[in-house]
Amino acid sequence: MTAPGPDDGPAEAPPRASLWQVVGLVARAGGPSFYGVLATMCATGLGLAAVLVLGRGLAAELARHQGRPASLSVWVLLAGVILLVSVIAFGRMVGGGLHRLLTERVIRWCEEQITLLSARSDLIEFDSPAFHDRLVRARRASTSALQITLAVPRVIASALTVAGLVVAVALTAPVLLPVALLSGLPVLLTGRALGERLLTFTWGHTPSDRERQYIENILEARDQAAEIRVFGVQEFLADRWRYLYDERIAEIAALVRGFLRRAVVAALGVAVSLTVLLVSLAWLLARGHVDLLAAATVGISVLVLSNQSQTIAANAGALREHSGQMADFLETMRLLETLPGGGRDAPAAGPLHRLEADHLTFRYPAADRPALRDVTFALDGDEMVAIVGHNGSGKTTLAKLLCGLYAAQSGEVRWNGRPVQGQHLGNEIGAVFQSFARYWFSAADNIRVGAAPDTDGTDLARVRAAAREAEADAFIEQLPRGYDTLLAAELAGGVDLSVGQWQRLAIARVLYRDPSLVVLDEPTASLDAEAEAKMFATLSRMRGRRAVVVISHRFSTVRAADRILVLEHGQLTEQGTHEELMAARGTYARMYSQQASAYV
Ligand SMILES: Nc1ncnc2c1ncn2[C@@H]1O[C@H](COP(=O)(O)OP(=O)(O)OP(=O)(O)O)[C@@H](O)[C@H]1O
Repeated sequence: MTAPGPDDGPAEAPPRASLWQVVGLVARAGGPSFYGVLATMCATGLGLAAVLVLGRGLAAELARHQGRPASLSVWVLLAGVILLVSVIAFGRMVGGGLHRLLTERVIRWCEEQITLLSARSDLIEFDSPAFHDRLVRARRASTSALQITLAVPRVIASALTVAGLVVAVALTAPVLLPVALLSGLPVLLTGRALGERLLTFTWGHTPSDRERQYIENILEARDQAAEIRVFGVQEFLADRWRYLYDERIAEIAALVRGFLRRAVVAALGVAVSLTVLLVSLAWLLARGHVDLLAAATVGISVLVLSNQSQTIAANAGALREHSGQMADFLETMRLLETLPGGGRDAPAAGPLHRLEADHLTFRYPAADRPALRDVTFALDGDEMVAIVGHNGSGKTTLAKLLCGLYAAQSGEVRWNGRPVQGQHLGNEIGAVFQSFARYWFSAADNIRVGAAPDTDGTDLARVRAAAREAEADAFIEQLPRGYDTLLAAELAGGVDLSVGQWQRLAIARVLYRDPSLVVLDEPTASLDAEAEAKMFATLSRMRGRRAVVVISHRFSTVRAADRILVLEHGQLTEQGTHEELMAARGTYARMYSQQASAYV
């Protein structure tokens, strides 16, 4: 059985999260800056309502003192209004700065969760479309968190302003209050419905967005740039990108069009409620239930109130959409908590004495047939085993299982008698796969990466020794800054290596680590004849000191092994020394003879 992964399949519908959960998450990520933003927003929201109340008092005082010198109370009220307006302006500026800080903190926090998820997930997850969809959705969540951090304080500030205005209206003409509050309702309902539909749309569109992102990535990648140009694939890719984006926009346009009718109805609702309000106010004024000043205050308050309720409504739509994204993100975080910290919590494995593959059967999640069937063999800690077989016979898959990177559906790999997957192999294992890593680090760091460097001052000497053994020292010395040269043409001051030179560097990385199991998948594929001969000598030196598993199509490398395993369609069909397998005249002998005859 495979271990349950972060994702067992695509979720059918976007999840839901309460606003409190989302706000709690933003508060946790933003720390003090969240509360600072909140405080400035509240202060400005309340300040606006206070300005209105003071303004009304000021107008009343001025009316009372018509033609006479202003009393002290007029000056105090005037000073109060000026002070409040200045404080609001100051609060807005401080709030802007704090908001920027909050944004950075929230994005950093979200990105950290995504980085940890990619770093800690099992290798098998990278074959799951649902896992990649989740990563894309999680990356969107930082934008959503941002939108929420914009919307929540706005809603709170508007709500506080509304509260202030409600008090002002309630004190002057309470009978108008229900209609004033209801005027925002149609827009609120419409805004939320739009948010809901946009959320469902974005959710369902993730695979298509991922394809678009893939095209962007390969068009920007240096590795593929030459081939894409030789084959003239640029326009084809650009067309596909345009198609995917235009399809997205067309779908959103259809969604918005379908929405216009509701928007018209909502706007009519606002117009009707405002008309009712203003007509009622005029009636109250005509009947003498309110004076002119009170009517003016209520009129202005009602208009501002309606405007603020619409702000709340519009933001509520955005909040619905983005809180859905954040709910998904909360789920991702829960998954993250279930993942072990890169296997480091497991007990450390000791040096390898015996590696056993016991009846291994393994099928990739998307495949209909197993890549390996009932494979059994054992390897001693000082043995060198070569794996051969046609393309697609399962060699790389077997190597990954031996490294504990995949769990077999049945059978298991045992390291010194215990399941390899329950142990932290650390420096006991080193591998070079066909798609080996080319880090944007210095040459020295490319060699020492992943292993703890020596702190006794001998580290660079060890790096050089590993490079010498892998035939990499000479070309590294010739780089512009030797071992300190940055190996990335995409970065300022960086240079690139040839594929064969990169491969030698990857081998040096393994030698620096000095593991007790070395796995080499096509280690000589990109080496020239001289380097291959030297590599052959290095492999011979390695045997006896550690276990070596080498996968190769080059029989000059293979025949040096203590034992050769032949894989055919995922099954182990032959094993023995070169001489034994040649004598058996089976698949190995045929493959060897075919390659040998090619050189005659
Ligand atoms: N991620 C994957 N999902 C589904 N099938 C896969 C995946 N990776 C490999 N396979 C299939 O598993 C089988 C074994 O692949 P594997 O890479 O182990 O072969 P190999 O012997 O190393 O081939 P080569 O000599 O070309 O490197 C192949 O049929 C391949 O198509």
